[in-house]
Amino acid sequence: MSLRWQPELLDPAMPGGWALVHSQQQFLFDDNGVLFPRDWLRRLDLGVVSEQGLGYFDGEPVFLFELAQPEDVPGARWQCLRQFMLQDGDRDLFRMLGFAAQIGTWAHQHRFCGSCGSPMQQRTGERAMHCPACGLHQYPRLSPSMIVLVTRGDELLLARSPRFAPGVYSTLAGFVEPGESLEQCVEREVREEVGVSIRDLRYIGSQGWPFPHSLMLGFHAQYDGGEIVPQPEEIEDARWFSIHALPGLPARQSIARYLIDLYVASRLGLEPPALPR
Ligand SMILES: NC(=O)C1=CN([C@@H]2O[C@H](COP(=O)(O)OP(=O)(O)OC[C@H]3O[C@@H](n4cnc5c(N)ncnc54)[C@H](O)[C@@H]3O)[C@@H](O)[C@H]2O)C=CC1
Ligand SMILES: [Mg+2]
Ligand SMILES: [Zn+2]
Repeated sequence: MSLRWQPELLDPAMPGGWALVHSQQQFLFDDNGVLFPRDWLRRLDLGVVSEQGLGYFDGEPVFLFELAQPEDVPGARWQCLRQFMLQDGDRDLFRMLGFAAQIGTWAHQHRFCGSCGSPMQQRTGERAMHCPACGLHQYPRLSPSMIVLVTRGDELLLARSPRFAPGVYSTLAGFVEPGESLEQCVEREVREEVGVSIRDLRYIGSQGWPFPHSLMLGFHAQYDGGEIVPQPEEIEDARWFSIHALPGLPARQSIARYLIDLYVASRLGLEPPALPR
């Protein structure tokens, strides 16, 4: 793995450094990019709800200014995290922004104790919020989610959600529920979303996914039985596609795409793709 981006718990009391400005899954940027001199940003008097020390980019300390809402800054604009991902450029930059978005959103949403309502404080020495009144600790939130490619020989079961870009089909995904194993989650989600049963579930790999705080656990599975019945509202359409006639597919940086490309490569005897990180 590359070393350009290294997350680390930095003390915001440390002087200088660079800062990202984040609000509602968007980052401020200008012609020089997303990193601004932190002391310069301080003088703008933005509505900062949390400041976090994030880590090192190219060896330079990086902090985060989390704003209550996107504000106008002369000479700068706001862009969605998803747009930065789709630009297909710098993976390390996207990993840093994905991390920053998750930490910023979490800090913003845990300013008050969910148990007693008192203002929370940032802990020193670990990335956590702490309630001085009742002692509650809150750590950054992660939601395990499974993602699975269901196959039948040279055919892939792909589906589209009404949220997808026109013509794009993808693998099935869903959040793990309390008390369930990953295997049970995969079987349940496949049954709920397309109504078929699966067998020979095989774990392939994982990917942190900052939309909004998922840890994707990726599988391949073989079709076992049943007719496709798309889940109303969630699944607009689902069908079998031949590996020789695939529809529009998800972004290259997604594990969804990797699960598809990996299977197609194995059927065609091609070099396997690399898992996006
Ligand atoms: N990296 C990748 O290749 C892909 C990642 N994903 C991610 O997988 C995750 C799950 O996929 P979906 O099909 O949307 O899930 P899903 O099939 O479980 O349905 C989403 C719905 O589940 C409910 N839900 C249950 N638990 C939730 C939780 N912990 N957080 C938020 N909503 C929860 C909400 O009502 C939400 O609208 C999402 O975060 C999505 O961004 C999905 C597809 C591809
Ligand atoms: Mg789903
Ligand atoms: Zn409390």
